[in-house]
Amino acid sequence: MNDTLNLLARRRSAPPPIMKGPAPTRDEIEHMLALAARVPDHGKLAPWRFIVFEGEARDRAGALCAEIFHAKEPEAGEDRQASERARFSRAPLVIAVVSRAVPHVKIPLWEQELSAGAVCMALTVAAVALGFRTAWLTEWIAYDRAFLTRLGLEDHEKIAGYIHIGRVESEIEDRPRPDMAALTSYF
Ligand SMILES: Cc1cc2nc3c(=O)[nH]c(=O)nc-3n(C[C@H](O)[C@H](O)[C@H](O)COP(=O)(O)O)c2cc1C
Repeated sequence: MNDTLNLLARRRSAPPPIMKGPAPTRDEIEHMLALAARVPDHGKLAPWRFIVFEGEARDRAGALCAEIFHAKEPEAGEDRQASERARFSRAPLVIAVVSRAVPHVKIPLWEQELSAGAVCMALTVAAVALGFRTAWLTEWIAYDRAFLTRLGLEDHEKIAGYIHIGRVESEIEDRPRPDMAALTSYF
């Protein structure tokens, strides 16, 4: 089977806690991002951007998670607080794909947002092709406006995904896949 078909047939997400380093190098990160940006994009608006969390930046982002989480849920226990602090350091690298779609005379918002989803998938495929495993996650940190503002997002910007990237040696069993016959019709 050719490499692309093989990758698509075998790709599985990996849980960030089992991801190990070494993290992608700067060259690998830039390579992945350049490939991720080669998605279909109606109107050539590039209605997305990236925020890279590598090295100690993951701890700073985690501290921010813990701070915002504590303000929302001051009663939460120390365990939960610690897991919020570790949220960005579970994987060796996290890349946020930010949708920066804005109303446009010709290009619907929906299409701009779909392009950001395509970026997440292209980034995932590029990372897997380079030998890494990934997890496309959102979680509360994708929707909490106070947190997003502290990350530097403008009010109209949204998180399409936090793509977690690392190395996993073990095979991960596949999950049940959709019943294609039930989902496909030929008009
Ligand atoms: C937009 C989006 C957000 C997601 N957010 C989460 C999440 O917050 N937590 C989670 O466990 N899985 C989340 N997932 C699902 C995983 O990325 C993954 O696709 C899923 O676990 C299925 O595994 P597979 O990628 O191996 O098919 C999300 C998927 C998408 C497309």
